[in-house]
Amino acid sequence: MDEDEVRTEAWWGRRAWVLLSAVRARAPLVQCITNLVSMDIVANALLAAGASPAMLHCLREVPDFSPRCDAVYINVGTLSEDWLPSMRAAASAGRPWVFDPVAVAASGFRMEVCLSLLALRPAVVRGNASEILALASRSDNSSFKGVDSSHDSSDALQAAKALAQSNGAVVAVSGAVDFITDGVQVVSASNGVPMMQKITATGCAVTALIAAFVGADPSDALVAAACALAIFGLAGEIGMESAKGPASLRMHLIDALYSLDEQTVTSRVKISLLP
Ligand SMILES: Nc1ncnc2c1ncn2[C@@H]1O[C@H](COP(=O)(O)OP(=O)(O)O)[C@@H](O)[C@H]1O
Ligand SMILES: Cc1ncsc1CCOP(=O)(O)O
Ligand SMILES: [Mg+2]
Repeated sequence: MDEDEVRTEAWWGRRAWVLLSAVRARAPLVQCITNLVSMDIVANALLAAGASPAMLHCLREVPDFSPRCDAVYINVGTLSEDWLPSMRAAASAGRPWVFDPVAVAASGFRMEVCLSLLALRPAVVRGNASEILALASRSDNSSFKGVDSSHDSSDALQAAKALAQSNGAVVAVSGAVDFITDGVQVVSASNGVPMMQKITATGCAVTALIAAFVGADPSDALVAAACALAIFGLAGEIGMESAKGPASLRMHLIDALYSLDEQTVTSRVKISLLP
């Protein structure tokens, strides 16, 4: 086996740095049709990482704009019937796209919408554990909460694998440990701090970062998703060194994302391929 094929933690650290550098060098254009709560942190996280965000959601603009993007990001957090045609059109524009099924179990309608978007073949689906469990089981029952998870990421690992197998997408479950799978391989990313759950839309922001990584290098969505999750978690760890609470963590996380250097990334990214 080629030395490069042995996916040690050091290999992942180098890949994470190469992909972050590709985002900085190429500034991938990411169309974000995302929820109203998340727009600010999504755009700022993408800019800090080196990508170029554009929050365009008018249906009339999709035919001109979406095909020009390096990646499309679709997030149903503040779902409205008005935006659905734009979501469907942007997802069908022929660009790699990444899906965040926020609160998929909140209603039968939201579940139906998410399943119909899933049929449009996202490259990556990223959700918290409750969202991935619900999506995989197609269940909108009331044991699921709203946008926050009531499960650990490990609870959703088998569901993530099943979803990836049935859908052909890479599926990422976030949490204390993030799991990323293509249905066969499973990778874990263990960066991050618990306080990230106390900032609204960090999940939305990391899904957008996955879209930026896929846009910069669409060749391997599993690697792109794992590296984006680890990089975002690492920015959270560094941000936490200066933060006093959620509001200052939000600021310091974005600053850390902007300032990450090679030594820090290669030595602190914690990704491994599970046996
Ligand atoms: N307990 C935790 N420890 C460390 N990082 C966490 C923890 N919970 C969530 N994260 C990180 O916070 C970000 C948002 O994940 P999560 O809270 O699961 O998504 P969502 O906001 O969609 O519910 C991810 O980068 C994830 O890795
Ligand atoms: C609070 C809220 N309500 C609708 S969307 C949203 C943001 C959800 O963000 P995240 O999924 O990253 O927690
Ligand atoms: Mg979420």
